[in-house]
Amino acid sequence: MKTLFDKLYEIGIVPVVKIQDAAKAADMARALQKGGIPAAEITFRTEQAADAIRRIAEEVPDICVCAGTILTEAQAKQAVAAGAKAIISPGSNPGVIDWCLAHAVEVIPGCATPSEIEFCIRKGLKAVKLFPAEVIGGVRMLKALSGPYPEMWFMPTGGISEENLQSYLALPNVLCCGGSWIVPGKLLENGNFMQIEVLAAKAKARAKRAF
Ligand SMILES: O=C[C@H](O)COP(=O)(O)O
Ligand SMILES: CC(=O)C(=O)O
Repeated sequence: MKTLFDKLYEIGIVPVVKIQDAAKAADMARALQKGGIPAAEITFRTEQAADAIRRIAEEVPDICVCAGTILTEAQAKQAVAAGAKAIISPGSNPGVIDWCLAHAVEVIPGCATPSEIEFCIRKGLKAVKLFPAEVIGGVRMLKALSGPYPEMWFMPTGGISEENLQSYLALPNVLCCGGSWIVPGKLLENGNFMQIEVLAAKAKARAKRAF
């Protein structure tokens, strides 16, 4: 059976979503799926995040629905109860990581430095998020990090777009890329799912691994 990481690797892109109205979550997920990206990171930056995750998990179960911007154990618990398949954070928060490990929940913490990566390696984690990727060195940083940490998978997020996506996916240590450009807030607010599908399909067409 495929693991979550196998699926994320195959999909290549995880749209980062800030959702104000959970009633739009399932249609958004269907649009992403139709566009070829059956994944989403629903960020806990709005009150509606847990409800949105629950609706996606129930109505579009084939989607890899993850929770993002998880800053506390309580949020992690709420996200998992709603159906999140992984917990993603902007930083390496020991409380959140330990809660996930204790409950056998996949966790992808954010790292911006070698010390944070080593902290996550010590915790036994196989994948971390490189955040904010473009600001801290992007592709050049990932190449540099592959020397000391050849086993670590990275999920670069922050500043990724249709233009630079391929340069990230060409790196052998990139699990998948995260980014908000596929689900812009305005399109989601307006219920423009067709355009979200178009953006997903355009991104998917560029998500070629080139080793
Ligand atoms: O906070 C940023 C999001 O996690 C993703 O970054 P982005 O908007 O540059 O794609
Ligand atoms: C930075 C990010 O994607 C998160 O808030 O989890």
